Amino acid sequence: MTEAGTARPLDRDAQFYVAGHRGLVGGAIWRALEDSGYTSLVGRTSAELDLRDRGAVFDFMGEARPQYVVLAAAKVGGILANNTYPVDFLSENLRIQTNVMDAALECGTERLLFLGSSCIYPKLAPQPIREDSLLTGHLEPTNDAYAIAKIAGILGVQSVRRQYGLPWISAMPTNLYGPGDNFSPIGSHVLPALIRRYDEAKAAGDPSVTNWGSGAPRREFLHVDDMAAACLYLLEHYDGPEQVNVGTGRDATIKEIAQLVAEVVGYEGETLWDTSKPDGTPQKLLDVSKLREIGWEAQIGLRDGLESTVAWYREHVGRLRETG
Ligand SMILES: NC(=O)C1=CN([C@@H]2O[C@H](COP(=O)(O)OP(=O)(O)OC[C@H]3O[C@@H](n4cnc5c(N)ncnc54)[C@H](OP(=O)(O)O)[C@@H]3O)[C@@H](O)[C@H]2O)C=CC1
Ligand SMILES: C[C@H]1O[C@H](OP(=O)(O)OP(=O)(O)OC[C@H]2O[C@@H](n3cnc4c(=O)[nH]c(N)nc43)[C@H](O)[C@@H]2O)[C@@H](O)[C@@H](O)C1=O
Repeated sequence: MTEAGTARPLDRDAQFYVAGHRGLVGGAIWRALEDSGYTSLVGRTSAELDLRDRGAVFDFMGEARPQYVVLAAAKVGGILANNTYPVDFLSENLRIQTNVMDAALECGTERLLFLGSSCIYPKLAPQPIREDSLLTGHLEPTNDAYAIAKIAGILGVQSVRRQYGLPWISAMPTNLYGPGDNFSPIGSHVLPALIRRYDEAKAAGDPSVTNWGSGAPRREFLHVDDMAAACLYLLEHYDGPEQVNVGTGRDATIKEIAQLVAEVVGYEGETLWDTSKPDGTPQKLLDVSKLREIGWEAQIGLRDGLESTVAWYREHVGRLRETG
């Protein structure tokens, strides 16, 4: 692995394509770019441009010719969706990322940020998980297909750097949450699922709620506005082949997280656990010392982030984006 350097400053008026700009992460990155004065943002919904369609991607990119690309479009879901539809998670993600990267290469995109996920690391990686744990052990089976697609994406970025010398980079976020999340009861990640479950139980006066698994696994959560800020920071300051972990450096058990969500929502009933549902990997806590060395640290505490996300959920409950 060659040494990382410092990135060249970005041109705020250059064409900047955010793939997945209506998603949780892409939406937050779009807002952060606007707030930072980027003037030429380009986005397409999946209905307007299906990134699995290679010809359509090449046509679009050939016309837009973005100087910068953030690849935040992907088939995304929680533990159950990943475990139930591995073909979709592998095939769609491989196609989306390969099409976008190949087209970006052809149209001369100077900088591209690829978003992976902390599930790329081995199931039993030493905690906190360092970047160099990649490919040192077996993956967690509930999301191995998705993880392999993401690992291929990291290799895609490294290969472009090696073969063409372009300063493309990869970021590996921990579990994310925030406004614009997917609150589908089946397809979502744990935090939006818990917010919805506890809020509905409170409104209905239910005496108990049932969460998935044992509640023992440990997870780390980062607010998506922090994630967007980190992406921008990396694009503006980091130029290296190794993926960079993005997290808070703090984790908690799912039981503790559920307790916190119940408190924030104001639910006072009992919490039960359905152990027929998968736990997934026992702990996923990222080592974020590399990101700190580059100069960035998370700002939004979990309780504050949850309070604002619950407020957002309640305001948008009638018109949620739900998939899976
Ligand atoms: N959420 C999380 O906890 C984590 C997310 N990540 C990564 O961050 C990235 C973004 O995830 P997140 O924002 O949460 O996911 P979302 O599901 O919120 O958003 C995904 C976006 O991808 C777009 N998309 C999906 N399929 C296609 C397609 N075939 N053609 C065009 N666009 C498509 C969707 O577009 P549209 O809305 O128009 O349909 C959507 O905007 C992903 O790479 C994910 O792996 C990593 C770790 C954790
Ligand atoms: C971001 C990451 O997301 C996925 O991995 P995961 O970290 O296991 O994510 P999760 O948020 O779905 O679950 C976290 C924990 O929480 C428990 N849990 C309780 N109750 C609910 C619940 O109601 N829904 C969900 N989803 N989980 C629940 C659940 O049993 C598990 O122990 C990957 O597939 C992969 O795609 C990936 O990269």
